[in-house]
Amino acid sequence: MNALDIEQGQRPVEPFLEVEGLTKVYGKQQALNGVSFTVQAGSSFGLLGPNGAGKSTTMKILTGVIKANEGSAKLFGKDVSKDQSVVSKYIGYVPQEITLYEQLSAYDNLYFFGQLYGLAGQTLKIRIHEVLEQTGLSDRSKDPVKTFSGGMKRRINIAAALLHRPKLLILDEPTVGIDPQSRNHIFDMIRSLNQAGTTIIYSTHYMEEVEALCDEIAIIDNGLVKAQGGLGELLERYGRKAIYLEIGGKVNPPELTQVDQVIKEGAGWILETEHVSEVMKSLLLMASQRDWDVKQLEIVRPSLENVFLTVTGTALRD
Ligand SMILES: Nc1ncnc2c1ncn2[C@@H]1O[C@H](COP(=O)(O)OP(=O)(O)OP(=O)(O)O)[C@@H](O)[C@H]1O
Repeated sequence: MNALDIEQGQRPVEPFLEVEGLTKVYGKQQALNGVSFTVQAGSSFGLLGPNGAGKSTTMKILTGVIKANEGSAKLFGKDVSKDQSVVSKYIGYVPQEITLYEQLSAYDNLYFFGQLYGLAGQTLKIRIHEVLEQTGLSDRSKDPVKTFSGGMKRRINIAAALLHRPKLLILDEPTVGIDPQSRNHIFDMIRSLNQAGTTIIYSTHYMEEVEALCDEIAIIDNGLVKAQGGLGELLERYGRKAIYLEIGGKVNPPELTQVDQVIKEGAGWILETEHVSEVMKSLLLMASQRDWDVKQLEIVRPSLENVFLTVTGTALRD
């Protein structure tokens, strides 16, 4: 707390979840190299990274499934590896692999998982009814899970993680391999849970998912968080500022001192610059003076894709 806070009687905002320097080695494989990030209460936090970046390992550590070699994860200031009750009380975890009893009905699966969370009797029955409503599967509650599509199984999986009303819901790539209808349903569910106050951590390798769902994004690669911020902040800080120019005929790319780099792309060039409007003016002038046959001249909008490229040095491909 600084002097100003004390003077004004304000309390500093404590992070809801604070992850500091997590490392994890599996045999000879270094999966995490010092993962750090913070999550504020009520946010919808996206962990974006390619396959093998360390997302699942991070989530397993947060939920106490495995232990880190070094570092800590603190929820409400309590270390999750030392206080398992914090995890079981406040966290709902939807792992990457769907874990359900195929022969049992959706209702019976939820009954089983509810008991694991310490719920029983009428309270459990009411909660099962509520989470089935939330996931849109009330009418299938008596059917065995083996008759469900992948997307429906995933929804039951999420329902199970919601039974004890967690304050933090952690979802590990929940839309991989599911149908668009279930995907939209899951998105709507996550949005309404978040609006009702549940903090979300959502891992994915799909950029459009974090763009659609998350107000805070951490980019993870090679077991390290390379950048964290809101989408606007990341675009501003790391997004490529550039102009795309395509000229008909055999013309060399224009040389302008304010252009940092010229990259061939398609039939034209990407001109990277911090001075977009000045460079645009110069290009328009050159176009008329040199009588260019301009096919395309436009500002390149910064995207999460080029943020990823700037931050990690590689493209994030599906
Ligand atoms: N049980 C394990 N034994 C050995 N290596 C593992 C194990 N689990 C993960 N790894 C390795 O650790 C690294 C990080 O894996 P992790 O599953 O955390 O990444 P991820 O970002 O979740 O990717 P994915 O989407 O493919 O699951 C990878 O190189 C992976 O092969």
